[in-house]
Amino acid sequence: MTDHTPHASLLAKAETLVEALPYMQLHEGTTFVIKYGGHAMGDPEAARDFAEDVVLMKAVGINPVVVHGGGPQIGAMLKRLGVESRFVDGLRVTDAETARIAEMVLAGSINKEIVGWIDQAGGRAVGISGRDANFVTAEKVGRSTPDKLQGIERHVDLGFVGEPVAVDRRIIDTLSDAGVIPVIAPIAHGADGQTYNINADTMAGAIAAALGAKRFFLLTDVPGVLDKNKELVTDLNPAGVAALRADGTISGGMIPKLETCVMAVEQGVEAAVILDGRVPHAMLLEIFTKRGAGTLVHA
Ligand SMILES: Nc1ncnc2c1ncn2[C@@H]1O[C@H](COP(=O)(O)OP(=O)(O)O)[C@@H](O)[C@H]1O
Ligand SMILES: CC(=O)N[C@@H](CCC(=O)OP(=O)(O)O)C(=O)O
Repeated sequence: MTDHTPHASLLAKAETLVEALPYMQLHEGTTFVIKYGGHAMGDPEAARDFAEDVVLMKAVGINPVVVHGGGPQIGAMLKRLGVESRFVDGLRVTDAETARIAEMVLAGSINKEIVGWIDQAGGRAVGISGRDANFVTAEKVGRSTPDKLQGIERHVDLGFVGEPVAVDRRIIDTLSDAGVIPVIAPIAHGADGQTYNINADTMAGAIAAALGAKRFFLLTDVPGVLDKNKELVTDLNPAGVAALRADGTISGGMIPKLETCVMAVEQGVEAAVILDGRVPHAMLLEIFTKRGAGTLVHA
C-alpha cells in the first residue's frame, strides 16, 4: 500500500500557508508603504528577497508602494568625486553640486535598479520621483542645533534639503489600480521651482500619511530601535520616541526615521515598523506570520 502521509517539511510548508490566510484576508485591498533604505539594499540576495516580498504582497491583494533611499550610495559617489559629506541630525547638507549628484544617484541609478529587481521577480514596477507629475511639493527645511558653548540655539542652513508639504496621491492610485508597483525616489520640486533632496524616511512618511497606509515599513540595517543596553525596543508610542530623543539614545539616521514614524501614525497610519532589511523575507515574516520582529510605532 502507498503511504500518502506528506513529508514533515512539506506539512510545515502547508501549515505556514494556512497561518498566512487570516493575514491575507485582513490586509486585502490595503496600502503598505515600504521605505527601502540604502543600507538595507547592499546585498544582491537580500535585494532579490525584498523584490519577491513586494511582488507576493501585490499578488495577494495588498498595494505596496516603495520609497527608497540611497544615502551610502550618494556618499560613495561624492567621495569618488572628491566632495565631502556632512550631516546634521541625519540630514545631508546639500549644496547645488551635491543636489545634482543626489538626484542622479537616487532617481537615475538606484530607482531603476529596484524597478529591475521587482520586474525580475515577476512584478510590474514603475519608477518615479516626487518631480514626476509634480506629485510631491517640497519646501526648504532648516535645522536649529544647540550651541553648548554659548547656550543658544543656532540656525544651520542645510542648503537644498526639502521636506514634503503636499502629496497629490492621484498618480500613485492610478499606478496601483493598474496593477503596477510604484517605486519612488526622494526628490521633489518646491513651489519656488527648486529641486530638493529629501531624506527618504521623511518622503516615505509623508506618502504613507497621504495614502492612509495601513502599514509603514522602514527597512534598515539594524534589528530596530536599540536601547542604551543595545536591546531591541519592540513597542514605542510618540511619548516613548520623545524620551529616547531627549536622553540621546537615538542619533544620526534614527532621528528622521522615528520623527517620520510619529508623524505618520499621528496622521492616521495604523502602525509603522522599523525592520532589519538584511533578514531574508523580513516583510513576509512581519505580515503573514505571528513572528513579528523589529520596533512597532503606534499612536
Ligand atoms: N538607538 C538606536 N537604535 C538603532 N540604530 C540607531 C540608534 N541610534 C542611531 N542609530 C543608527 O541609525 C542607523 C539607521 O539609520 P540610517 O543610517 O539612516 O539607515 P537607512 O539608510 O536604512 O535609512 C543605524 O545603522 C544606526 O547606526
Ligand atoms: C536630505 C538627505 O539627507 N537626503 C538623503 C536622501 C537619501 C536617503 O535618505 O537615503 P537612506 O534612506 O539610505 O539614508 C541623502 O542625501 O542621503
